[in-house]
Amino acid sequence: MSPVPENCFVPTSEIIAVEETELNKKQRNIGKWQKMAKPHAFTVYYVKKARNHRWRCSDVTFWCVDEHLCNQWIQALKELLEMQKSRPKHLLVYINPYGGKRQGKSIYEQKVAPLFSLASISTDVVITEHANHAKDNLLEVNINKYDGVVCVGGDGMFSEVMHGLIGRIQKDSGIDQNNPKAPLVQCNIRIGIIPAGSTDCICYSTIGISDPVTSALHIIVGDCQPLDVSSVHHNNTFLKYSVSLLGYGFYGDILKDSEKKRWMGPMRYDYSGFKTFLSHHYYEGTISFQPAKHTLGSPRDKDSCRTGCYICKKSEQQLAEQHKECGLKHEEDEEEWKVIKGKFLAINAVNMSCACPRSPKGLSPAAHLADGSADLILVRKCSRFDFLRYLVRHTNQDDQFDFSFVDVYRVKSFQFTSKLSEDNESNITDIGKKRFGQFCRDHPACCCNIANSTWNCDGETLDSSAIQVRVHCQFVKLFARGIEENSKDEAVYSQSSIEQLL
Ligand SMILES: Nc1ncnc2c1ncn2[C@@H]1O[C@H](COP(=O)(O)OP(=O)(O)OP(=O)(O)O)[C@@H](O)[C@H]1O
Repeated sequence: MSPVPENCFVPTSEIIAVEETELNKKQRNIGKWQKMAKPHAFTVYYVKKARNHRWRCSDVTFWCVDEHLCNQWIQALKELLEMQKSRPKHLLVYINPYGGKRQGKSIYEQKVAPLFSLASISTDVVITEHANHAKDNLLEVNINKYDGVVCVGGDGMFSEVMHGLIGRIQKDSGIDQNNPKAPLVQCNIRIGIIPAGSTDCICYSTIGISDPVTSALHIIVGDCQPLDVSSVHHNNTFLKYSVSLLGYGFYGDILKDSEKKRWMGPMRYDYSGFKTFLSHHYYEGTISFQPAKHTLGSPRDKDSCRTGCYICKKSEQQLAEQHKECGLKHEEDEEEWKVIKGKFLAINAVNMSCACPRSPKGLSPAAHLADGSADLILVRKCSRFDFLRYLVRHTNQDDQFDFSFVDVYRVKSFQFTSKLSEDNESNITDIGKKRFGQFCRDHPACCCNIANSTWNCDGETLDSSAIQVRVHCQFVKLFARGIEENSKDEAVYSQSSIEQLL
């Protein structure tokens, strides 16, 4: 029998599978069972919760002399599992074989596929051959036959699959994604992320750990975590959807520089980060936003979004009521817009905390996964030393928003226009200024960059600096449950309670 701690129970929702156990001669000769003439046995595979949100598949075998009783137990437990209606039976899996350390295929084959097969989940697996393979495939595949789509890769691969799914659903519903005010149709088919990339921030922020086995088990038990999605437009052209970070200035410049150094591998982010920090560029522009009045939370809250989050539930209800009252008419336009002009080192809008192993609190520790808002963080012009202090606070317990040059707002939509585009629009043709040098000619020492920065949208660059962003509450669903509070303490399962089943 597998070693399991004392006094434990397993909720049926966390049983992975039940199987009749074939006993070999050696097994029959252990312990008290050796006296049994013909023992019968079955094995229960279940989720065992370890430290730091890590899940493992554990098992316990039950022995019994009565064959009929043993079969009755197997039957009863299988019926209980059948009643778990949220569990997927058939999945579509996309594997990026080149993501991260190029381990996607072996991670799936060695760690994930055996668990899916144990849980009787059938799969159609596509190994992608080029970028956008999964996205294009999702536009034509018979999506209705699947209970979920799984991507094996990093944040880029997740983004591709999400764009494919959302795009497919809008296409089927006749919605024009280029219209920034279009009432988009929610995506109810769940997405599972098996982390195998160089950045797995979305997996980490929705499960609490980047671990392929833990993610596979969340898929098997049929977890469901809704997630807000921001749509990004330039005038009447759809650019992208974002679920984690939309960053202009510092994070945009890092991404742009690191793209040129892909040959360096994941180290390129450190190199470009250091270089961008030293260059210390400011960007001038105007940001206007609509505060998220529907949500109870604030970015300065001490509590973080956790499994079954009350604020996310309440915000969703509040938004649903507002929509019911106003019908489909877009009352948002009439709501108050706040306008801020300035010089910014970084403009970051996050739909989730953006926690990762390097910054376990993330860019906005109190951001919610599904409250229909984004946290807009404005880092204004400051000294290099102050900016370094700000960055360091992402790695320790100090409040990163407690600086005079940092403002944070919870918003439901925002727009940004750089000074350069404003000047172009108002036909200011200071050709000399544009032609000579990137930097402000009037104040060469101020590091104010006349050129635009680039938007970093979940790790990909956007072509336009002037953008309009709208948050769509609980727009996609993941096979996840958010981060569990004290997951280890809640999960001290042990053997004797399992035995109480018998
Ligand atoms: N077969 C393929 N060949 C090349 N690119 C692919 C392939 N399959 C998927 N992609 C693209 O690779 C990009 C990065 O993938 P992924 O996120 O899995 O890896 P990553 O190592 O975390 O990414 P990055 O290199 O951007 O940090 C995705 O945007 C995806 O569109």
